[in-house]
Amino acid sequence: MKYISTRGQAPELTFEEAMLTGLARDGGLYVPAEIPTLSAEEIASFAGLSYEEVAFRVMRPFVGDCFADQEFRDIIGRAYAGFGHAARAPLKQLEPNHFLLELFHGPTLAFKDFAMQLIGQLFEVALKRRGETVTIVGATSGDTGSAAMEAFAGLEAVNVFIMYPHGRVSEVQRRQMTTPTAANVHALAVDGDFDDCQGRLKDMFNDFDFRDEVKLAGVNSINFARVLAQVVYYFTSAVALGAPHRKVSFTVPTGNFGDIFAGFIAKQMGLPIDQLVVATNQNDILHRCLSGNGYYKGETIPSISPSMDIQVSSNFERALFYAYDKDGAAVAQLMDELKTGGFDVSQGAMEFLAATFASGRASEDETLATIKSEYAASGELLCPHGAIGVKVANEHRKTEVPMITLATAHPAKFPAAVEKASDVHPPLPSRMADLYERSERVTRISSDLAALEDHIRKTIAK
Ligand SMILES: Cc1ncc(COP(=O)(O)O)c(C=O)c1O
Ligand SMILES: N[C@@H](CCOP(=O)(O)O)C(=O)O
Repeated sequence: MKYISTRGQAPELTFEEAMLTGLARDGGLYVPAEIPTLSAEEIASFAGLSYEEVAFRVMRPFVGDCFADQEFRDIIGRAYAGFGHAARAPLKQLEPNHFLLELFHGPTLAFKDFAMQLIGQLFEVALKRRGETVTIVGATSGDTGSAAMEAFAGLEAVNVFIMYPHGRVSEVQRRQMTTPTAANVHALAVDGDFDDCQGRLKDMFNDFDFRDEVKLAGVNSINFARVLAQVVYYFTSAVALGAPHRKVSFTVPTGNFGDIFAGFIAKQMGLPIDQLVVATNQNDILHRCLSGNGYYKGETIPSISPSMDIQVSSNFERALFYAYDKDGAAVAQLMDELKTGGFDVSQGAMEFLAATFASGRASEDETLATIKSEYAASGELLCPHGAIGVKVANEHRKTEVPMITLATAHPAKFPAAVEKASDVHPPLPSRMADLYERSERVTRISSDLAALEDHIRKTIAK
């Protein structure tokens, strides 16, 4: 299995090389040269298996011979052992044919744990075997950061720096990043928004001197291994509702397009998915684009769903790669145009996107109203991101096809918004009950590339 860049100008890599490389050296994102497929019989055989076994069978073809079967099984076993639910990703019924996929039972209470716990284990094994060390730099709008810190804390071969937008994450999210005590994880509060953080991260990858000097690695969804781990729960949930004998649909609260892109991969692999619905908050560039209005950046407006406050949606580049028939030069041209504001999508590519994804948005008031109404109707306390999913899912679902809405974070990560909507204060799990008493450690820093690189260099030299 080889991995190729969406911009067509970087070397082909193995799974392990792509995982440790992060951004391709032509600025693109790695994708598998061919997406492996599973037969209906293979998918049907997942019924009744553990989450870990399905994970092994879904991901195995992507990994090639980088990890031996037993080694890979052990890695998967360690990754999910710390989850707080035996099913790992349980389904809850909200209404007839509408289900919530709870993805917040991992150690940091968001769906990011599914991939981050796995790649923490994969990095550990791969780096040990190679005798290498790396510097991981990550950009977060709130959840990737704490998941990465949790997964890599204390790992000797790795230093982790997480850039988050100062003042634009929830207090729980901030404290999850500023209170870990492991000496190898570092929180950076950047003056700017998430797009600034992600932009600087890509700038660091494109600064080859810095990249090679610090041995830069990435654990954002830039890293295909992140997306791959998220493909698994599309299979487990769909099979639980009768796939492959029956089609299912998914609605996915979307920001950086990684989670919905994992759904796209699952569909390409053979999972019978009817609709893949993109749900955005008021930062709705993806909904505007999928409605045929081009991909044009606006100002990022802070919302009660801060993890989705994103305008430059990294993985949309991967979707465009397929929409443009894997034409790397065309994708590179679009990404150039994005630097100066945006681009129109060609008619052929738009037809592909419209046939593949549906979309919708939720305003702040609609998000709050959905938290309130869903709590009254089913007793399910949604986080604002999940509420956006439920609101948009209700606009798209068909009576004859089960709809699965992804609940991407635990409501306790966003207590202010949840309490405002429902009058219920969602408590943190007992293992995190003292989060507000722990002391914080964070560096406030500008979004200037040189300042960030200088800080990272000096910290790792200590
Ligand atoms: C809670 C939550 N929901 C939804 C999203 C959007 O996911 P993605 O960026 O993969 O589209 C994020 C951030 O990634 C998130 O943290
Ligand atoms: N919402 C994310 C943004 C980063 O997304 P990623 O999937 O590329 O890591 C966050 O919580 O940080």
